[in-house]
Amino acid sequence: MQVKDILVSAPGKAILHGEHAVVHGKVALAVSLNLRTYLRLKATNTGNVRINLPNIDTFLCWDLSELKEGEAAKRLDPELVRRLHDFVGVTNGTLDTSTMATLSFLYIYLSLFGSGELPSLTVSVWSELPTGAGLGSSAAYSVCLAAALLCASGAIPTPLRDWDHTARWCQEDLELINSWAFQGEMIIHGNPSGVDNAVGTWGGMLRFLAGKIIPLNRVPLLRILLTNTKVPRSTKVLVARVTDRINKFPSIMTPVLNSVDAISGTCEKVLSEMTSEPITGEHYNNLEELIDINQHHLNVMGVGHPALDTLCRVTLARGLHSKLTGAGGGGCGITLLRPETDSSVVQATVQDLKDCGFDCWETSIGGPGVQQHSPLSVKEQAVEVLNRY
Ligand SMILES: Nc1ncnc2c1ncn2[C@@H]1O[C@H](COP(=O)(O)OP(=O)(O)OP(=O)(O)O)[C@@H](O)[C@H]1O
Ligand SMILES: C[C@@](O)(CCO)CC(=O)[O-]
Ligand SMILES: [Mg+2]
Repeated sequence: MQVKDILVSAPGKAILHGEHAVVHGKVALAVSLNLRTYLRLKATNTGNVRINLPNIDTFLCWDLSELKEGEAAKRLDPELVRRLHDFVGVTNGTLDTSTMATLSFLYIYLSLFGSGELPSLTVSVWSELPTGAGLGSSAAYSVCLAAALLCASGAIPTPLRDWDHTARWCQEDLELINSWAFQGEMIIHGNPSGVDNAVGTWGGMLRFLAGKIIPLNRVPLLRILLTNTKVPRSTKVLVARVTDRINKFPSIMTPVLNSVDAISGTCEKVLSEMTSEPITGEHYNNLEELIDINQHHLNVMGVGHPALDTLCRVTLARGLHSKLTGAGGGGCGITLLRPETDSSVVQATVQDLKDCGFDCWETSIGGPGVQQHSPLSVKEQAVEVLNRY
């Protein structure tokens, strides 16, 4: 079976409020970043399937005859997951970076093509996002896999016309991409809420509650500083840790989750006010207070880290407020910059954070969701890396 070549990308995300609580049915507010993951799928006639994942130093190839056929299942198929665990040699159930990425690729590939002839192809992925640092790298990866493999299987069309540089899919196709990306996330995260793959699919800012996605179109432009503490962590482990704590102390943790829910609601209200009335210092004071309160709650949930405490302390010394974003336990934090925050203050803060050994950069938010690209519309660095394979 011959498939069409395709180049796609999907954005990472920052969660403003609601990480972890969203796994337990509370609201999360999340926004896409202008940092993306790029995937190129190339048809081959070598009779094998190859994946090149340079960010995680994973380069694998299987002969088509080695791959057992799976069935296109609507829900995560535990039998296929179990067979894939055996196939890639998972023994004690713990998955390393490379195994998780491999399993989610094989799962989607075999589910989509398993009922027919398996196509010979090479998939190469490169990302601007730090891997496993809270910026939704797993979701951007899963969304790219889902979009490219769904196109290759013919389940959705390739939207790019000859004259386009980039193109997106219709709502129905995006929903299909999102649902397959969610299955990829289930392999990587264990018990994802689906907020990360929703942002990777639709982009922009959205409110997420129990699988329901509401795009927030009226939001002010926010300036955000992203800091990567570079402390490695696994979302799967952290999500399980919070769940254990909730099960152990339900009467203590339930009010915390309810409070986070109220923080998301209050933040949404402040953001909406900021688009309908003149923005005042009071709006920013409120946003900052919400950030501080939520960071305390996240510590109570058990997903803080001394490096994140350092981030909050160092930025507060410059009058700026920070919280972890994503699963925590290390990884990344966000710092809100006020419109009047002078660039000299931002520069001094960035330097302070770099002196702590962190990576730090001011980023814009609200990048588009998953899209198909012509090769000309992709950043030079991405083309350069993907062309190596
Ligand atoms: N560029 C990539 N290439 C291959 N695999 C990737 C890539 N980016 C992420 N992954 C997969 O996703 C895993 C990281 O997922 P994890 O959910 O722990 O972190 P995250 O998505 O960056 O953070 P968060 O879920 O808190 O936003 C990696 O171990 C790897 O399996
Ligand atoms: C920690 C978490 O809430 C966000 C990870 O970005 C997990 C999830 O929602 O799947
Ligand atoms: Mg993730």
